[in-house]
Amino acid sequence: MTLRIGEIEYANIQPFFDKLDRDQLRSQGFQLKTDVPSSINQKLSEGSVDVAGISSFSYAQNAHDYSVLPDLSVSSKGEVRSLFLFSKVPIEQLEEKKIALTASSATTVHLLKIILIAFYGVHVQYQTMKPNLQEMLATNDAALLIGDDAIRAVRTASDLYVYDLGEQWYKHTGLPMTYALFAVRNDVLTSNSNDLERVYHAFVNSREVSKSNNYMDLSNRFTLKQGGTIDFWQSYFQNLWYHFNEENKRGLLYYYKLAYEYGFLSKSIHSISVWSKVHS
Ligand SMILES: C=C(O[C@@H]1C=C(C(=O)O)C=C[C@H]1O)C(=O)O
Repeated sequence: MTLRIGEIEYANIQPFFDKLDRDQLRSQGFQLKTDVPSSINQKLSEGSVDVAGISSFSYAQNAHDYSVLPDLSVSSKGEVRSLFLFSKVPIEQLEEKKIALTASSATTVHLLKIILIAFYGVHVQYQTMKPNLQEMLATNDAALLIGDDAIRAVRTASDLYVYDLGEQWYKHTGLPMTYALFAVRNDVLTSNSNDLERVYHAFVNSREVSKSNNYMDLSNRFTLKQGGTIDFWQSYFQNLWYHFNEENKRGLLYYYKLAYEYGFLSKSIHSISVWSKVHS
C-alpha cells in the first residue's frame, strides 16, 4: 500500500506542494486529496489520509496518534496577511458581541478565542459559518476568515476594522505562531516508512525549489487563480516561515498552553513528537 496524502488548498501551504511531481507520485501509487484545513484534519484523524499538512491545533488534539515531519511548518513572526478578523467595531468594543467563525479553520479559531479572552478580556458569542464575509456580517458584529477567503475579502473591507491575527499574537506574546504542521499517523510509521521518506523529501524539495525562484511560479499561479498582483503574492510567500525551528516551537507550545488553560484542549501538550527516521 502506498500513501494517501492530504493537501490543504490554500496558498499559504502550497510551497510544499507546488513542485511535487504529481504524475510520478500517482504512477507510484500515491494519492493526493485536496480540501480546506478542517476537512484535511478530519481525514487524517479518521484515517482516510495517511500524511498531511494539518492545522497545528489538530496535531494537539491527536498528539497521541500522530508524529510531526521534521522542520516543516507554516509559521509567521508577526503579520500573516491571510488570517483576519473583520469587525464593525474596534476589537476592544466586542464585549458581548457576536462573531462568525469560518468553518474551514481549527488553529485560527482558537487563536482568536485566546486573543480575545487573554489579551483583551473580551467575552463574545461564536457561531460557525461558511466563509462568506457578507453573509457572516449580516447576522454578526465580526467575522473570522482564513486562507484565500481572507485574502479575497480584505480587498473589499475598507469600511471595517481589520485585525491580522499573526500580528496580534506577536504584539501580545513576542512569539511567532505556527498555523500548520505536517503530521503522519503513527501506524503508518511502522507500516510504510519508506514511502513516507519519499514523500517527505518531495515536500522539502518543493519548498526549496519554490523559495529559490522567489515563489515566482506560485505567484503567477495564484495571481491567475485569486487575483492580486505578482508582487503581492511574492511578498506574501516571502513573509511566511516554512521551517519548524526552535523559536516556532516555543511559540506553538505557548499557544497550546493557553489553549489548555482556557479549556480548548482537553490535554496539556508539553512536547511535540517528531518523526526521526529521516535519512538526508
Ligand atoms: C496561514 C494560514 O494558515 C492556515 C490556517 C489553518 C487553521 O486555522 O486551522 C490551517 C492551516 C494553515 O495552512 C492561512 O490559512 O492563511
